[in-house]
Amino acid sequence: MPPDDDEAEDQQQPQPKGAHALEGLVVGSYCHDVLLRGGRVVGETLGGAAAFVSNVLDAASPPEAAFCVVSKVGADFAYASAPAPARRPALLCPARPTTSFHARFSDAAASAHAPDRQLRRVHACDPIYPDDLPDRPFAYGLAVGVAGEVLPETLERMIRLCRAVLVDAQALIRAFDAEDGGVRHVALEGTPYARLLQRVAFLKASSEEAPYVGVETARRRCCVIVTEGRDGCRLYWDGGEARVAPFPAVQVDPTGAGDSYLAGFAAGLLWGLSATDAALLGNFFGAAAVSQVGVPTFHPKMLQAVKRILEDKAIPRSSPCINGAFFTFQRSIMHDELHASLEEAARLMHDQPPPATENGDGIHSAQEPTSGC
Ligand SMILES: Nc1ncnc2c1ncn2[C@@H]1O[C@H](COP(=O)(O)OP(=O)(O)OP(=O)(O)O)[C@@H](O)[C@H]1O
Ligand SMILES: O[C@H]1[C@H](O)[C@@H](O)[C@H](O)[C@@H](O)[C@H]1O
Repeated sequence: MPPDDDEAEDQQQPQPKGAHALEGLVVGSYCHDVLLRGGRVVGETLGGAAAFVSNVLDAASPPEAAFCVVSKVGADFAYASAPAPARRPALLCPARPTTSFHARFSDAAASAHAPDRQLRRVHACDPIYPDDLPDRPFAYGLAVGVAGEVLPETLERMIRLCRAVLVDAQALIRAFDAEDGGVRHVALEGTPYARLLQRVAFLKASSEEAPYVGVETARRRCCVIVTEGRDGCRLYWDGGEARVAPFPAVQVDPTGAGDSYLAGFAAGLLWGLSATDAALLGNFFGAAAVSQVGVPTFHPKMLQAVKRILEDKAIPRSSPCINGAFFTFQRSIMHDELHASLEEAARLMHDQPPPATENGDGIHSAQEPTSGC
């Protein structure tokens, strides 16, 4: 198919050079997450895919890979003075409250693919408009909205600015009940985002979202990743697919698993891994996310071990690999070895207990809202 005018323009875009040749653009708002069980509040945490994503990119990107976050919050934002990731300043919308979700957990033992929580959007901050994005080229972009804030025209602008865009399906297919904010999904094909898919590099969906994405149609336009909770994930591209094994985890809070997965995956690409190998890093950080409440804290020894593994295993990054033209999808010959080394590193996570307080509900309060609200 010949490129349309927009695509031709994209292909002529100047390549970022110098220290920030691997700079990324993360678009999606921070939010307040309230966790409920049996009608009782059992945790209040910083949320929003952008928060989980920046946490993992900070931890796992190659040293030369910087990124910036475009996020919106209201004057009530409770984590403005929290340490990373929210220290990356959000755009303040004084007239609107911070986006906020109530997540109601059921007591029933969740199967790997059953919805583990009922989500309700309680407040929505302003959308992120195309003009809110910095006007410069980026090596890659992550569209990680939670409440419909990444507008179609904003995604389109990301595609123009970034050499490769990775999208979380939750940014595209969520709809919100007008009465109670209940979150449901709509078919991607019926949304204005569908026509942009062929200019997206990777689209990630959870197994709950996958039927709304339409994997068989979408994989002809971009690589589709379906995350399967404790079973790991599968990648589908035009002409092939792969299953990628998970890492063991004791799940205390599933929130942010998909976000942490996507950032781990992007970091893997930045280190020069193939998509199927990078998915191991996605699974690794997804597993790390579910073992803590809210945005997880990683043990420094674990991170050192992960970086050593990546320095050792990843191919030299003389030219940025995160570039639509140069993705390789297949697993490499060192895939199993990489999994074994990361599994070893994951054990270091438990060298000392994470900074969380057990509250008897299987959900731990790792982060209290800080002052500054
Ligand atoms: N219980 C678990 N044990 C090990 N790994 C897990 C577990 N849950 C999630 N993961 C990892 O995290 C990835 C993403 O999880 P999942 O498929 O549940 O995403 P999600 O439903 O989008 O999460 P969320 O919406 O809560 O952010 C999985 O592919 C897997 O690698
Ligand atoms: O903080 C969480 C997280 O970002 C999840 O990925 C998203 O599904 C929820 O809506 C949000 O509250």
